[in-house]
Amino acid sequence: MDINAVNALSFEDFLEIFGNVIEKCPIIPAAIWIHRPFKSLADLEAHISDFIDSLPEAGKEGILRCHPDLAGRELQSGALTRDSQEEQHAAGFTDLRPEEVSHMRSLNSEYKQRFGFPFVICARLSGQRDITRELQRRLGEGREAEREHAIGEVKKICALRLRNLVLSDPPNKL
Ligand SMILES: NC(=O)NC1=NC(=O)NC1=O
Repeated sequence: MDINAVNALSFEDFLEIFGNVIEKCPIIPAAIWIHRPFKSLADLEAHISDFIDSLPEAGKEGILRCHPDLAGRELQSGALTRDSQEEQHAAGFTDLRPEEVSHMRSLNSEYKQRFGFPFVICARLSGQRDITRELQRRLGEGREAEREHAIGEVKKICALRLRNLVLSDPPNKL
């Protein structure tokens, strides 16, 4: 699907396709739809990024809280969105040993206790070992810096989800 096809979508179809580019935050694509026609995929991405940057701290932390923990309850109970399931699988979180799951659980809750929002990272860009190390490193950051860093990771997740949606040809296209 090219950017012209994206621009031709009705609001409903746009939301149907792009509603989860930011995990469980359809308000964000819903809000930026008004800016079409988008010049390019990068332009669409920039409008999403600008909208997120315009939010107050509470809004940014709300976005972070909409993200499921890595190797968390949603993964164990099969309650992840398809996007998150694929991302967590790609990073190796779907086949951890029990002791690795409980290690991630305690790191995630330590992080959440310290910052008040969950640890978020673009899982597709690193493997599970690097991510665990990165979580431990980021535990030492300040809250402000950590919120901005986490929002940066949300934008990376969004960029990969957008590419996956826009650049992948529909399967039935020869
Ligand atoms: N807490 C998280 O970082 N969650 C996730 N990162 C991803 O890339 N996919 C997720 O579900």
